[in-house]
Amino acid sequence: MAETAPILELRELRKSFGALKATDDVSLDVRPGEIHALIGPNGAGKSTLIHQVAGSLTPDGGEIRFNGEDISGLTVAQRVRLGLGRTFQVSSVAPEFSALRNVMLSVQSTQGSSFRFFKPVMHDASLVDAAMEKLSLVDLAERADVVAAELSHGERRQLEMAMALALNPKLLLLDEPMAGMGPEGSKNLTGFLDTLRHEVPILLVEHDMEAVFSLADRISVLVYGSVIASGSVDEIRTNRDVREAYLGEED
Ligand SMILES: Nc1ncnc2c1ncn2[C@@H]1O[C@H](COP(=O)(O)OP(=O)(O)OP(=O)(O)O)[C@@H](O)[C@H]1O
Repeated sequence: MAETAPILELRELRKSFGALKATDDVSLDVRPGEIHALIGPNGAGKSTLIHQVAGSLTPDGGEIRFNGEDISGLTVAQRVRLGLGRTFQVSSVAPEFSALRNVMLSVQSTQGSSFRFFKPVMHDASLVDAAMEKLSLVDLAERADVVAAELSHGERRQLEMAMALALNPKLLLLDEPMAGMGPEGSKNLTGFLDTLRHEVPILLVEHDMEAVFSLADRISVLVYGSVIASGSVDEIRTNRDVREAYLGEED
């Protein structure tokens, strides 16, 4: 059977900060239907890599291919329009608006027709429906009318996810989505991501190993900017280099 073409492919990506090689010849890919997790110790270069894929940081060399196209020279906005989605660590939520309105603004931004400005946003049934669908997906429909500033930390992360999904991404970059979620929130989000992968493949940076091991189809381990191992959960769990360099487990 022919291999499915990757949706995202990094080829020999490089980025240095002075003498520090934060991304050292990294090649990896994400295929349709999968969660590819990127793990590694603090300072290994995970966020630096995500920023280069998203377009907020320019690589020194190498290639970023998305859907078969080299996107290395595109801006963040151009990449978003092509379907590269992400949730931001710095929140893009407007705190004074309701959860529903925040998602509606995301939906609206995909439609790009100026005549909509003449129609009050909250009365546009198609926008409301589309936004409610995304809020339901992330299990936040019951909180639709709550002002974003009053949502809990976990709920705000769910809202950010709904806003990212409203842009109809073909791939999601998730940088530590479990951070600050608490056990219940992490469990819910894990369940959600587990089903989401079939619609949207995910490149996942996450420190929560329980979540990574239960979700990832493949894992790449980054240490000092280099991928030291890449494979299935079992392959990574039993890889001697990984255990020594990162997991620090007994035996
Ligand atoms: N703008 C920058 N200027 C200089 N050095 C930087 C910059 N951004 C990151 N670094 C350095 O690059 C290395 C990789 O950092 P990065 O934040 O990508 O690691 P990380 O794996 O995401 O870490 P963490 O798990 O703690 O979030 C670190 O040594 C960091 O100090």
